[in-house]
Amino acid sequence: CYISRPSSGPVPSPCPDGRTDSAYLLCRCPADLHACDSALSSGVRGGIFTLVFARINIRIRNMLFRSLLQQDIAFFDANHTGVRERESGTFYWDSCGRRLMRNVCVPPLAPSPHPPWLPHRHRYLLQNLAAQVQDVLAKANNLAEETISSMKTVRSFGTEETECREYCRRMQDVYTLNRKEAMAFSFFTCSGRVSDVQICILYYGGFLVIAKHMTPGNLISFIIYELQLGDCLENLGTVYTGLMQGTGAAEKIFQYMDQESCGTLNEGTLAPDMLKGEITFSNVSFAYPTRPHTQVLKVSSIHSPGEVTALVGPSGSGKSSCVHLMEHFYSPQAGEVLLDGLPLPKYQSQYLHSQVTLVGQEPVLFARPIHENIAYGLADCPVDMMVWAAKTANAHGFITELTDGYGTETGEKGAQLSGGQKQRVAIARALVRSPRILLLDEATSALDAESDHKIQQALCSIKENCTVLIVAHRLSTVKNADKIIVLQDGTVVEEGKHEELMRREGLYARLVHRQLLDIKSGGKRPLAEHLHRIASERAARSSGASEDLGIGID
Ligand SMILES: Nc1ncnc2c1ncn2[C@@H]1O[C@H](COP(=O)(O)OP(=O)(O)OP(=O)(O)O)[C@@H](O)[C@H]1O
Repeated sequence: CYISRPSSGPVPSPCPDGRTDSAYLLCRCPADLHACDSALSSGVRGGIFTLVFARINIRIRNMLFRSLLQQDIAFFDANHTGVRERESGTFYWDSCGRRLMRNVCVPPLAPSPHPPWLPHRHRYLLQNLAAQVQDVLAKANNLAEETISSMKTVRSFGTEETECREYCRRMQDVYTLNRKEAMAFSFFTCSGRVSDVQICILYYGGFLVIAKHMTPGNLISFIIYELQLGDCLENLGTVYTGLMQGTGAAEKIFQYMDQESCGTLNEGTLAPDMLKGEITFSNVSFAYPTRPHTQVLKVSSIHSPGEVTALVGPSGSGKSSCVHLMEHFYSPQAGEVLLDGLPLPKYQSQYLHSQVTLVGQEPVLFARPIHENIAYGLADCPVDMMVWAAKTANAHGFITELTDGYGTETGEKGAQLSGGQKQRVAIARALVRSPRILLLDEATSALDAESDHKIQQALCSIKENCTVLIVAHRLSTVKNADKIIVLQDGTVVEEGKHEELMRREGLYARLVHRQLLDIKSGGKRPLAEHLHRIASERAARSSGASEDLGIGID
């Protein structure tokens, strides 16, 4: 517009050379036409950009979430949950993308004002800084999430202040990096300004005006044009900086999206109508991916032929690890886990998990009504089926006593239910799917003896159609199992029925005797021993001060 406008005098009318381009039209009615065009185009542009970037944003988030859900369980062992913070990298793309699109539309008339080495160095620096910020932020976020979701533990240990200090420390780390980012940003933006170019234009333009090679009007028009162009270039600099920040943040996102699962997501195709429910461990050797050098299981054969099998053993002996392998959360380094004689990876993933259902040590309920928790993941679950599952899990009674019955909200992670109630809802959730194999990993540990007994009886009634594998410490839970497998340090040391194992007087018999002894002493024996030890230590330290203070073992 400025260039095509005559340098002085009124705008000729009509257009002398018959042009009707927008530049000339703008010269004719600069105020209203320009405003009209500008408002219209920026409105359309804003609308289109909003739509385009909302779509990109949603697409990236969907892809990221999908790829996260397809990762192996080992991935979640190794990575913190600060992913959401990292995900925010998409916002950089959003805002920078808009500005980039807006500013690249100016004609590239001026040479780049940046020294050639600068963009590369900056790109590296900014990407690096942004990636560091995302990592540190993720750590801070992780701490906040962990603390808030474990508020009872934090309160009971009185560690609120410690946690706050730790969070502040992590946020301080974020701030330190932010400061570096801000300095890099300022430096880059400042170095991108075109002040040197403006001085040259003024100097050379002035020279041309004095020499009458150019009119003052033309020079001013050119300077105004150049200012506008400079603005756009400056914006491009800002966009470039933002893009580099976004690239650093997006690196993690694309890394997650590109990450292939290590094979625990089944690509098999088997989905037979009938399963016998036989699980076999054949020469399995297993270490967790996060601790590849610590062998957790070395099992030459575990055979669970159906009915009820119990896995027992001291803490850390590998019982839950067996369950994890049966659910195909992890793959063994050597050997195979077979279902009905075929390796687990040969089965279709959805099929496998609909047939093999797990109730874990600390079952997690979702912040939804009870009926949605029971029917979790089932598109169409008949009410009578849900009630049957709840009755079998001995949950129907307490659910119907709640004011809203099956519609009662359970709160975040089931916080509005007791530990035992949560476990019973979780068992109902597993039963409602009519699994062929039910894995109960300490699934009734929070229940009183009577509730546990009722569930055991109910499980006996369904064992015709379902293989049940129980991991438990409580004698009453395992004693009636058709087969008991005893693990120690990741290997099977005994196998058989309760009476058989008791006669053998091995590890199982020792565990049972110890438990019976504890029951006789009402669970007080270990506590009394512990208190006695503490009192003796104190007495030794303060040479009789405990007597003065009246501290006694009783
Ligand atoms: N996700 C994991 N990553 C690394 N090591 C693990 C993981 N889970 C368990 N382990 C280790 O594997 C070993 C066996 O653990 P596992 O949970 O199978 O024992 P367990 O017999 O079920 O114990 P408990 O009776 O206390 O539940 C332990 O030494 C434990 O530290």
